[in-house]
Amino acid sequence: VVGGEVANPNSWPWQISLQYQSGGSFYHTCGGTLIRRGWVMTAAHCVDRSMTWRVVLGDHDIYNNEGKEQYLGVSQVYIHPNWNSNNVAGGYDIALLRLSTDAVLSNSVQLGVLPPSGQVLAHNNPCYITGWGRTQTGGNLSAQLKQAYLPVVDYNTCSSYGWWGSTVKSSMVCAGGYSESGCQGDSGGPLNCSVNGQWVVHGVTSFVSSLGCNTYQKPTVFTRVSAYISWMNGIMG
Ligand SMILES: CC(C)C[C@H](NC(=O)C(F)(F)F)C(=O)N[N@@+](C)(CC(=O)Nc1ccc(C(C)C)cc1)Cc1ccccc1
Repeated sequence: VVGGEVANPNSWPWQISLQYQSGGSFYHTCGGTLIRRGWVMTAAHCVDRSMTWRVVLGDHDIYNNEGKEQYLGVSQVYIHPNWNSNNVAGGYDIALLRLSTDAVLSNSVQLGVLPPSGQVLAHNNPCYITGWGRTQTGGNLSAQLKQAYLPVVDYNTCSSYGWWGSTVKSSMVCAGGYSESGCQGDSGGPLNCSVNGQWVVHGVTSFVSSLGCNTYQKPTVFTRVSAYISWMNGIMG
């Protein structure tokens, strides 16, 4: 996350850290959202190579154990069947992870609320991106979870000339595009939007401009969760 601030610990209790094993250690690579006690939603581009994954719940500082973390294995990865890693612009950048054991819910570990199928938010709807991704283009990951205010940019604006043009599809949500943005390592994490006074996870962080994470008029682009509700229900039952 470029800009914004460090979040209050566990104030986004559905945010998870997706980590891969290398040698004897695990490393943060993406964010995700706990959507059922046994299920995590993330980006397809995070899991389209097979690794040994683990999900960390209740985390704040990814480099220190502060006592509220739960470390769970991943028993199955379900990538959207239409995802094409050679065509990120095509959309479908969404995947579900079946956890090896169910999460234990607490003040620090809660389920994210998903939108109703088809819901599209208006321009400037208030949202926050959260994640441990790079804090500057080419910079380092953040040790502590960060948040940044990223208001919705409607499809009409986001797909116009000078913005993302036809790269952005209506199955995506744009947000930000000024000084704050997502960056590498935020992929797969939630776009948390305030709808009728409740936080709703409306986006899965998908891509930013290759020219730089916080590039003017290239808002962070998210998979629009409300376009995939029926697919997810079909998988999770
Ligand atoms: C793996 C790609 C497909 C998605 C990856 N996503 C992220 O980093 C995210 F924003 F989600 F946290 C990304 O943007 N990766 N970049 C490598 C940029 C990138 O690949 N962006 C991109 C943009 C558009 C498209 C398609 C839609 C034309 C593909 C990739 C990050 C970056 C940004 C600035 C400087 C250096 C690196």
